Amino acid sequence: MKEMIYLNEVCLDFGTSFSLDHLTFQVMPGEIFGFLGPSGAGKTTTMKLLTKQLHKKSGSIRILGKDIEKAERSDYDKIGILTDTNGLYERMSIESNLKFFAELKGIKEEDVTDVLRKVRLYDDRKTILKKCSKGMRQRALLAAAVLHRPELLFLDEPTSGLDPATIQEIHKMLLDMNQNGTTIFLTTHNMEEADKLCGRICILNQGKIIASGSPEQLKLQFAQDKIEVMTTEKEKIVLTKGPESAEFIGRLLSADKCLTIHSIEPNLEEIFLQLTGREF
Ligand SMILES: Nc1ncnc2c1ncn2[C@@H]1O[C@H](COP(=O)(O)OP(=O)(O)OP(=O)(O)O)[C@@H](O)[C@H]1O
Repeated sequence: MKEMIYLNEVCLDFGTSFSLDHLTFQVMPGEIFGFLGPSGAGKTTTMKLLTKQLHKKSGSIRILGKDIEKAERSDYDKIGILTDTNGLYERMSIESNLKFFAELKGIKEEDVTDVLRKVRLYDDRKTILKKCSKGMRQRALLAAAVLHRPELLFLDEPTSGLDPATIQEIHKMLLDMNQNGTTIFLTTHNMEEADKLCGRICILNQGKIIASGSPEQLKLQFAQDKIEVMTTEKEKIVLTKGPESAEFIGRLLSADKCLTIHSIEPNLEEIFLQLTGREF
């Protein structure tokens, strides 16, 4: 199976103190891949490399199985990009904006109706863009990014600054699109979002990948040596793994006084803190 995205030892610098440092990772078809990191880590820069808005200094990049240098317009027609700078026209309605895009790309009008329903903007389709709420605008941008049914979708901070209900809605849409075969490359600051959506993630810090794997793998890798026991009297007891704790739990169990036992797993934010000593 060909990789949708392949980077090997990719470097880039701007002649400043920031550089992308030997990035290596792959995204396989059907994945939702999370590219996480704090502000300034290099997430957008990497996405710009992948969408040919910037050029690498060294290393190799393949996109949809093709060397990026050889990727043509027809390859990029299979890709959708959502950034905060997508050019929609403020004075046009959501629907007119999408119809305009559709005409440019030779897409049927029915597909505009389809996508408006998919992003739940059909009833608001006549709203002028400048009158849209932030959440509506983001859904309109998402509609424009997926109108041509891309195989690979790049999302740069798709839910940044949105309210929790809209975030939930967008998450559901992304999961639906992914179930229908779209591979998603997602950059986010939001650890909870990555945990919920992504099968695999990379954590980037100062231009370097500092951890990668599935959220579950990372949580296990950074799991603490602790177990939390809740007694039938609703008392929470935190124990360190070992024979003494096993004995203690054994006694609770035989006395029928143990309600729950959980291993304490870090969340992705805590993993980042452990790795860098910095808050995300
Ligand atoms: N064209 C450029 N010229 C010089 N420096 C740049 C350029 N583009 C980005 N940078 C710098 O590269 C670093 C990484 O920026 P980038 O936008 O990729 O980070 P990010 O992880 O996407 O951050 P955020 O989450 O805030 O969007 C920053 O220090 C930024 O100032």
